[in-house]
Amino acid sequence: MKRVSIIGQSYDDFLCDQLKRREIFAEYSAVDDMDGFNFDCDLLLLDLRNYHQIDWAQRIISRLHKHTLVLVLIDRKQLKVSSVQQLIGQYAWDYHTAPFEIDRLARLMGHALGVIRIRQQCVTGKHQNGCANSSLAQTTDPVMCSAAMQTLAKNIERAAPTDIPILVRGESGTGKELIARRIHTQSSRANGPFVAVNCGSLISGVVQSELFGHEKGAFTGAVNSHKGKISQADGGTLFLDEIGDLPLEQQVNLLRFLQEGTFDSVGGIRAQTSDVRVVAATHIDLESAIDRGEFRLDLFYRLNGITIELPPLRERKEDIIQLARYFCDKYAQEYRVGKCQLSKDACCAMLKHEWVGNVRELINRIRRAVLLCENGQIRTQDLELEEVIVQPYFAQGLKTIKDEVEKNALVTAIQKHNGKMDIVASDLQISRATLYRLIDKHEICAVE
Ligand SMILES: Nc1ncnc2c1ncn2[C@@H]1O[C@H](COP(=O)(O)OP(=O)(O)OP(=O)(O)O)[C@@H](O)[C@H]1O
Repeated sequence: MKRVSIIGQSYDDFLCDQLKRREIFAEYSAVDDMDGFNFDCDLLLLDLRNYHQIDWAQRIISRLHKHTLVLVLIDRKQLKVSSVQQLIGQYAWDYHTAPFEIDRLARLMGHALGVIRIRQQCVTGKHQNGCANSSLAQTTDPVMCSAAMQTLAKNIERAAPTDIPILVRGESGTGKELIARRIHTQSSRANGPFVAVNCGSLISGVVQSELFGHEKGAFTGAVNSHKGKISQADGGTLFLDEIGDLPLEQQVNLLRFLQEGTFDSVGGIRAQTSDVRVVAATHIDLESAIDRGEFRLDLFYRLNGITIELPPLRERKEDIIQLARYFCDKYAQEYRVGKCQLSKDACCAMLKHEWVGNVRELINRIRRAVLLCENGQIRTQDLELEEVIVQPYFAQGLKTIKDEVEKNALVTAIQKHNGKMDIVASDLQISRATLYRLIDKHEICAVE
């Protein structure tokens, strides 16, 4: 996401809103309140309309990064003013005269952003050459706040340095690939490649060639030899996602590779080897697939050195708010919309929601809400979630009701005071020792 700034007389709602609708997210600064202005922006729109003294504009431009593109927005009559002409002639990438047409301005800004993208690609292209594992550079550290995920993190820490095959299980969107990447980065193979294969999206007919490679001339269209994923992962980790979708005939070949360490490329005459650690993942019930004769039992045992079971998001409620905050900050920064906060109602609605699409669903709802919310406050409707209507507790015992109320009070107070335990304890009128005991009892993730 490119950083776009606007400097003008005072916050221009209409301009920012119209640009936002066209997916240009700009940060606005008023000329006489430049504290915190980011001089490192990619594109600066200088709104000079109605200004006669523009010395300040030159002072700002002189502090900008040398790659920042400057667009100037002016009144037509200003074009005749020599200081304005000088400013445009010396520093501006382009200018736009008012009364402005928002579509024309947005097109101009879009064009400028395109130029910036091309420039940046030229620069980063130089650095990326030779980076064997660039996909890992995008890896985020998983949020693992709940007790269940903390235990899981410990298990990963123990298993990662060994070469034992790991089977990661969990519903779709729970973060299986992220966990596989974490296993890789914590292993002794971290400097080797991490190669991910989605077995469900391999086109039938080329599965064998995709996994094991092929030789030149092996079939019509094989004009060059091709290294399969197993060879590409040599010295690193091979992540086999949706392993339950691997066709039966390829399961035999994979099993042979796992047992004997050798495989044949399509059209190859000599068995090949590759030093890989295999991490597989599935969201289906492999045991039922075995019963139906769709998955080989012997392959299941080979892949399942250790099982890591990722709980669905609805079963680790402590992670929900942490994840939501994490993605709120991430997208607010990426879209340059200023700070975004979750309202209490939104938090309650998130804690009640089922999250059938797990973290992936949460990301989608938060990303949309960050863009659509007003005044940086995300409400339940921005997340398109159901308002929580307090249900009568008819069917519950008194102990359950007490526990639930106690836990909610703790979570709310901890959130309200940003985890400052002395204030939380005093707000709830309990000692710190009692507070910590209750935090443990309810398995609340609270970082001071
Ligand atoms: N604990 C987490 N912390 C931060 N991001 C997460 C976490 N878990 C998942 N994500 C993010 O959620 C998205 C979905 O995760 P991922 O692709 O790893 O899920 P998956 O279980 O492999 O899904 P599928 O079964 O559909 O392939 C990704 O963008 C991932 O980065």
